[in-house]
Amino acid sequence: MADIHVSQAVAQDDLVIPLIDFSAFLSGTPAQKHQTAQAILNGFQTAGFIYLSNHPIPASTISSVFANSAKFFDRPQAQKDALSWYSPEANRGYSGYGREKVSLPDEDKGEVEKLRAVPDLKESLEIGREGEEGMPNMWPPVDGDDDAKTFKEVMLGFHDTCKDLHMQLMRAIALGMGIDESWFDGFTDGGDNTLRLLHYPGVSKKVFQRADGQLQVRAGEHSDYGSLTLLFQDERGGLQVRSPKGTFVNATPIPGTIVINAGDLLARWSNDTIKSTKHRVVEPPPKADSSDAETYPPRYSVAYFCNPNFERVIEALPGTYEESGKKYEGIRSGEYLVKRLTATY
Ligand SMILES: O=C(O)CCC(=O)C(=O)O
Ligand SMILES: [Fe+2]
Repeated sequence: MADIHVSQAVAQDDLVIPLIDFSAFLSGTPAQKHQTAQAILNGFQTAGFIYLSNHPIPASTISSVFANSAKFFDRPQAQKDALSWYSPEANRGYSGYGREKVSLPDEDKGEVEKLRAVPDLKESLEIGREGEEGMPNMWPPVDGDDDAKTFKEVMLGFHDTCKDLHMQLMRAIALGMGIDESWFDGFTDGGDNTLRLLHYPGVSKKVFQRADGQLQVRAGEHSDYGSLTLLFQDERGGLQVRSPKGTFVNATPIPGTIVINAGDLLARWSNDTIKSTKHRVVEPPPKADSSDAETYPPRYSVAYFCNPNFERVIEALPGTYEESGKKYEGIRSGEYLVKRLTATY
């Protein structure tokens, strides 16, 4: 057997997140491609998360996205507030501190009120597919503002780049499932995806030691809604993934990798053979918090939320229901997402 490169990025409390070399899928032999596809699918079926190395997105592209994101969040608050997130249907625009509230699947509704008591310490900008009728992206005005022009160019370019990676990853999942490699192409070519820039501001360490005993977090426990999320994180740390034992395990940043997780709609689509695993962002782990400083430094991350084309109906994939039956009714992708977002904001 031709060997491929799979190691363990995280292994704790029965949570094993594989680190997978994607180059063997893109340019390996047919056997290597197949094994890589199986490793990717297996990661989503067991942990719900993978780390991807040797992916096709250049490091310089990612640096530029982070640099432009930081510049955006540096803008005066009034400028950002003028770009406010305006509807679940559009899911575009800026959310200030405390605006978005996480939403959990129906069975966990009782948890929501508890989580809402403590707002997240983050701000974000959501950027959708450009040119969607009646759903404009909320760009800082470009007239006479070169930074704003660059920002728009860089983010639109990145949107397309990530869309391509989503298509490749869904091809890997198809191949891993033993269905035609191009099976998902007609579900991923629309690019109905959302690029979310995230800024967790630097805060006093005291903020995390609440007198009322409530857990203060940077982003509350949640699962993502769509098919896959591509997560680019800086070196700060703080992302945690829930293990099968119910503990939260650090998903430590590994330079050059993308953390990819399956969302609720992909879990549903796979008749729950793929897992959408809960995760959250807390303060950086002790060793990374640079000494006895009074504050934790800011953290930046970039999440690209992928969705099946909004007009497509999502129902159990071939090979996932023949024995157990279909657990869910078909639902249109866009309808599912709007329902989830409506409960979130
Ligand atoms: O910032 C992160 O690392 C995670 C963000 C996240 O999970 C989300 O926005 O859904
Ligand atoms: Fe998330």
